[in-house]
Amino acid sequence: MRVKICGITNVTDSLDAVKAGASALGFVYYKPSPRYITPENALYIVEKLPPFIQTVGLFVNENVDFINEVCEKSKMHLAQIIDDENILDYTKLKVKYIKVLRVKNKDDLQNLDENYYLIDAFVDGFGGKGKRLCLDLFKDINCSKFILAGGLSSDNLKELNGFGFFGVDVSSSVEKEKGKKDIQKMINFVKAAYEIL
Ligand SMILES: O=C(O)c1ccccc1N[C@@H]1O[C@H](COP(=O)(O)O)[C@@H](O)[C@H]1O
Repeated sequence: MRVKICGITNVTDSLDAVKAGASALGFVYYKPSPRYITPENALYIVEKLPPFIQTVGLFVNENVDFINEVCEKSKMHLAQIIDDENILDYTKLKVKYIKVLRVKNKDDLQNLDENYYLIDAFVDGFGGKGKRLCLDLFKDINCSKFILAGGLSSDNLKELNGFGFFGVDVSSSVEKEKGKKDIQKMINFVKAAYEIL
């Protein structure tokens, strides 16, 4: 099980997330978000991280040049891309990426290609709002290339037993306030994630 903690805005939270056992840290490059970070501030954090931690830049309906520039400037390993209109020319991206599927119903999970996907609940105004997907949607579906997000917390992760998700992604339930993480909540979350069967 891989665990990404999203919405990192400061060095303390980044190092606490690593101590808690997160394998990836998310940086939100979406200005309306309370977790928005500039590429300069993200780079300041990234340069203080230990090895073997993946950095993920989250982009919402941005263009290729912007994504390439920000990822290069802030040393992101991966771009997490919300591209609602499906208009991005992915061949021009210079960074590895994962597409976000904002799921409304089971049809959205059908006929996907062989790539990994980050699966989030569809919410107005985008993510990080703690909205959950009904797990019934995933019955009889191969989830081994899905990273699940949306309203996950240490209290509900055991409900993922048996689905075989590749990883989980969390933001709001491990915060003490919007944009600030809580170390104990992160520890509880990662521990519960590693106990998923
Ligand atoms: O975190 C944000 O502010 C955000 C803004 C815009 C798009 C996505 C955002 N976060 C992502 O939302 C999901 C679910 O988060 P939560 O655990 O339900 O709060 C997660 O992938 C975040 O990366």
